[in-house]
Amino acid sequence: MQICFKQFSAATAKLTLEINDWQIESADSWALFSTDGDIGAILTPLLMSGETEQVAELSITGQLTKSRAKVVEVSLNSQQRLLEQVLELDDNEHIAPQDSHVSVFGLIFEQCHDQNLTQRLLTELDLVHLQHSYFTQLSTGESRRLMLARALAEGADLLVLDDPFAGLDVEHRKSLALYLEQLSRSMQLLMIVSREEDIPVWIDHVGLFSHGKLESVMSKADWDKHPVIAQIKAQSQEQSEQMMALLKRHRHQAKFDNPLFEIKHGKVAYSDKTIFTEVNWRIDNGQHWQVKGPNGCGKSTLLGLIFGDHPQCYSNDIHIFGKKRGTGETIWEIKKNIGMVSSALHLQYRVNCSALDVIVSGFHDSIGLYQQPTAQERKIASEWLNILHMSQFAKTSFRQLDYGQQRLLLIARAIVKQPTLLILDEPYQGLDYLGRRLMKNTLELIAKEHLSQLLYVSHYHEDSLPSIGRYLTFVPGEPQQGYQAVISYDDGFSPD
Ligand SMILES: Nc1ncnc2c1ncn2[C@@H]1O[C@H](COP(=O)(O)OP(=O)(O)OP(=O)(O)O)[C@@H](O)[C@H]1O
Repeated sequence: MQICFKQFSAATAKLTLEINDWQIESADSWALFSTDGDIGAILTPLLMSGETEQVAELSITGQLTKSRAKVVEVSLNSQQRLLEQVLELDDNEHIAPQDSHVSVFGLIFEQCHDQNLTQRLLTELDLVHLQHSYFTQLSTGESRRLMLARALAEGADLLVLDDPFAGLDVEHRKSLALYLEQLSRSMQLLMIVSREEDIPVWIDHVGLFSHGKLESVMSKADWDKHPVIAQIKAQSQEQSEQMMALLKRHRHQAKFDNPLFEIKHGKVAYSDKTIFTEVNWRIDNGQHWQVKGPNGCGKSTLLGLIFGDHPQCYSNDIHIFGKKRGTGETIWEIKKNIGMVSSALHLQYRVNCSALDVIVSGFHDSIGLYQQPTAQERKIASEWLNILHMSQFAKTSFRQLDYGQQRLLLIARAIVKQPTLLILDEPYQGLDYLGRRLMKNTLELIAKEHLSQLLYVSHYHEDSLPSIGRYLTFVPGEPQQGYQAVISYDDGFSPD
């Protein structure tokens, strides 16, 4: 697909895309790196729209010409839209969950109506073992692979991949990179990425965007020498220190005796498979942990047992904040002392409250805000918005913000009350480069100063936090036992 932008600008209430002069040749694959701002949220609908069609909610000036072609996207936004559709079907039409159209197989098949192609994509994207699972049961990495399979089943001349590696474990990232390389020989690809290492070597050109403006285009070789990364590192460090100062000004933390959490012989199994067994894990004051393992091994499930929203938390031997689970404590007593960021929570946060109220809701452990906040809570939340450079969105509805802005608010919501346990399950998903650096620096400072105990999940080595030296790693066991948990420590960390 040939695409040409001239003196072009498109704006939503939140972001402007500005491109003076950019020509994409139909044979070329591009990677777009955005230092800040979700350019995919504007660019993707523009590329997908028909020749003369205007994109709703965008005010456009300048010229965009495109040759006729089919454009298909894979993005966190499209994943969110699919989830909404699936949930709406479940809510409104009382369709039994066993109906094939919500199974992994059905969701791919409905795009192509071709059994052979569906089977091939299931194999190529390592989804065969999940073909009968329902979309809402999939782990983060599994859902990402399903979204790509659906896009490929649909067939495209140009495939727009917005953050395609987010949520994938190391092995799946490697195999996806190889897969995309092969795909790029038969299909034009445009990837929007927020991590330097996600730009594949085979990409032809890189476009660098800053604040939604195309700053420069360059070859992959020139990109590797570009100084932009060093500049951003300095900026994010400064913002993180402001956040830390804010946290220290309003310092608060509940104190509990050790252990804060303990699970003995932990097990989660469904009728058709066992996820993990024999998990023995104890978290004490002052400890920060990273939970590791491949997609689908049960990391989010285990964290869900701590947070109290997994149905099997009652069938397990769990002590949390000095009480045994199932002895009369309420879920709210537990949640009061936990801050949580995860893809599942992000998907659940489907309410229309304002950006400011999202942060305030962290004090009340609610999705949305149903209690009158105190003046102090509003003040602290405003200060957070200010540091995040989001004060102008204080009254904007959460759902009108783009995915990355929503994610920043949800991280602030988790941190704001300085919980005893801060659960960060792939917290950076959807964040741009600057947002990720900012939050990573902040989390490291929180860990270092022991404002909270961190429980952290990320598939990227570059996300490691120096203050986390304890690991629970899931490794495959016998099929009937599922994954097994191995506890380990960095050199220099004492196992207490
Ligand atoms: N109700 C259910 N029935 C059957 N399997 C389920 C159900 N709910 C979740 N699963 C499966 O449990 C496994 C563990 O999911 P979980 O989200 O904990 O994985 P994860 O380690 O966090 O993965 P990722 O790295 O992709 O985020 C997945 O294979 C998922 O498909």
